[in-house]
Amino acid sequence: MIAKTDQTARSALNFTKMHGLGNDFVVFDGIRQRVHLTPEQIRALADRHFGIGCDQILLVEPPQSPDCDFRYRIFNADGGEVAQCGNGARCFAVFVRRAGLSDKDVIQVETQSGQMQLRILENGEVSVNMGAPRFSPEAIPFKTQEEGPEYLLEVNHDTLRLAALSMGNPHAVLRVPDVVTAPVTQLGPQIEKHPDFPQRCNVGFMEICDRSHIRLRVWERGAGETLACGSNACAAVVAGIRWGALDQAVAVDLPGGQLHIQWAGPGQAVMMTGPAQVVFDGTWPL
Ligand SMILES: N[C@@H](CCC[C@H](N)C(=O)O)C(=O)O
Repeated sequence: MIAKTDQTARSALNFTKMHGLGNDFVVFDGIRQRVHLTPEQIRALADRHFGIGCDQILLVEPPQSPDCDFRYRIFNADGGEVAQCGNGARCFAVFVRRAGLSDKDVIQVETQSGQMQLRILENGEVSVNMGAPRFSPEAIPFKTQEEGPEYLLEVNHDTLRLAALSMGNPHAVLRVPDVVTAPVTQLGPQIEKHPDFPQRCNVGFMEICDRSHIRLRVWERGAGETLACGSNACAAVVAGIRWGALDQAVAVDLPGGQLHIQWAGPGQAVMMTGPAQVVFDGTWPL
């Protein structure tokens, strides 16, 4: 007789694979099923050869605040929980509507870094109020004596000029002459882990084409180079506006497609608009 395995005793989680401009996610409904993943399980699930493969894992949970519809949790492929993900926010809105968890066009969510509003548009795209950028070195966090629109950072005996700011998560933005040849995979990890960014950072390499159009590649904290990063697109546009090089509405071309970003200036929220796609539904055995 073949010994009975313990398959029946095992549990499994339903998920949806999604992407926002090729920045890809595994999304779990943590309302209808209990989802508790260890950092090891997250790394296994995000692995592109032995797992499902993704840049981030998104988790829908009940809100803690009565003002919100959901709690929006985000985990990088390296297993770490983080406070913000712009492309993920658009996928989150489409996920909760498709799963029948909400019938609203405007969804209020809470994250580790505050509340966000997600608006599903008639054309199926999602517009996200990403909140106001923060520039104080403590908020980013970034080690510097004085706050400024630009900083000098020593990397490998070179001095780099960059912007540092928080979009709820930490970002560095460098201006480059050509995004295609920019040293994203060489400098990205060094800036991500630079000791002046004590919580590490996401690193954007921005080519300014004209006052309303940039090209951007991003080395993401905890995920490596991705095809798009919504929060870094916001950070790049804010940095470019502060440098006097960009207007208030900017089209951002990323390797995975285009985002539209608007920012009216200090104290104002950054608005990000773009698509969100479902790829497939599946079950992950635990
Ligand atoms: N892809 C995201 C950002 C995800 C989190 C980021 N890697 C971090 O560690 O802060 C986006 O679209 O914003």
